Amino acid sequence: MTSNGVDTVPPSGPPPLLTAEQIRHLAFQGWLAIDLPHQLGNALSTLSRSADSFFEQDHAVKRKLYPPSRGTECGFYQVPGEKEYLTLRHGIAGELEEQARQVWHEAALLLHRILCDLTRAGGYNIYAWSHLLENSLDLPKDDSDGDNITSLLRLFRYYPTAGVAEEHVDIGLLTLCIGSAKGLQVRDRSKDKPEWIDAQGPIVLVGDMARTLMRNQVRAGLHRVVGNPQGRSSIVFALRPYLKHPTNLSAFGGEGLIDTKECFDKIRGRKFNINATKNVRERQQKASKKLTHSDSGPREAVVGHG
Ligand SMILES: O=C(O)CCC(=O)C(=O)O
Ligand SMILES: [Fe+2]
Repeated sequence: MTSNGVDTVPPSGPPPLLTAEQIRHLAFQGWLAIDLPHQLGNALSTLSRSADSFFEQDHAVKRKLYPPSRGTECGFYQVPGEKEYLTLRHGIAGELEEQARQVWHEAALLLHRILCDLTRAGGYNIYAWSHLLENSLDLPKDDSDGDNITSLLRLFRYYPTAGVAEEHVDIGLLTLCIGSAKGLQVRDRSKDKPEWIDAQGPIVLVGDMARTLMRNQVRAGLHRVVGNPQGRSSIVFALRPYLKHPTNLSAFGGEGLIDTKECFDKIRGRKFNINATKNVRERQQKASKKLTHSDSGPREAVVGHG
């Protein structure tokens, strides 16, 4: 306290969440099964009921309500024979948005705490993330800052048996995946020979941007979705970087100032879009042998294929 009574102690930031063992697991595997806080669990149950009603509607209605934009990055999108999904990146109107807003807020709180756990464990400042999370911890009201805000909430319907996602790592900071049934698999690296195992309950995945910023002190979580005879629903919240401000790598133990957007564009440009239609995925794969798998691809390559 100063003499005029004003508290000069900086706010303490999100409180620690994970145990040391959980942090080690997340850093080594790139994924972690996690118990959800009650409020988030409740918000997810409500949203998944509304998602059921949304997906029951005709495709034309769904597309009209949520016209696809930004390639596969916003709105309703169908991959014929495999899956359909609704990506929310902003919005105020409607029941679905209100429920999405609650899930977004609670999920972002959770993932922010986990990001801070990672930097704390590495001996870095928890505020290293602040500029990367600006305007991203709540569902944006509109798309006016949409070139900088890259986080998203996605509701998936995988069709019985054929609904899949090829193996990939996500491009952002951290992703939370909650599925209604088996299908999501993660790469278990604890054995001599890595193997695919079924995700048990909600999973947090490290994305390629977090891995890059943390200079490979955490691994990005390799995962895939395999077909399930009953089909599968999932809700995915991807906390991705806010692109407007440069990032000082010294906050993560590195050196120099980088253009956050350039860095993220490089990451997303290297990958092909696992949620695009089959022919687009194949074309993107062929276009460069160097492409690795991602949950988002070069924007131009997917425009016009929805
Ligand atoms: O549906 C899921 O649980 C995961 C989907 C996924 O990995 C993705 O879209 O990046
Ligand atoms: Fe993914």
